[in-house]
Amino acid sequence: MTDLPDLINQHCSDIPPGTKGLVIPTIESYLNMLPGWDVSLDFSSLNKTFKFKNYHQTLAFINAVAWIAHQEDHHPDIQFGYNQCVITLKTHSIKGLSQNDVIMAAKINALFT
Ligand SMILES: C[C@H](O)[C@H](O)[C@H]1CNC2=NC(N)=NC(=O)C2=N1
Repeated sequence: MTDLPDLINQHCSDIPPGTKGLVIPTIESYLNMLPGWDVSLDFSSLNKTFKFKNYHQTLAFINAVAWIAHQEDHHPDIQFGYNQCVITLKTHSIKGLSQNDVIMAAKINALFT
């Protein structure tokens, strides 16, 4: 566990298959620091819906997320429409949640501060 400023400054790292994912109490503690993010019922992904005024703002946000994903080499699923976007974070190599997912959620939330 770490606090929010530390989380924002951490970087994603390689998570080899077989690595233990985050345990449920750790996920829940992190969610308290990450407004708007929910965990899926099977605790395998983090999800947040973002609302915007128009398509331009939605795409600007998606580009910012894509930039972070490229820098961190950790890539969320992104679904979007005219004025909203759903981000889904999961670590493919372990089919579940790792520290990388909470780091990404913190960095994405920090786009709005
Ligand atoms: C080789 C490369 O670092 C890996 O394939 C990365 C790329 N981006 C990734 N993104 C996500 N969401 N999960 C991963 O396990 C993952 N692995």
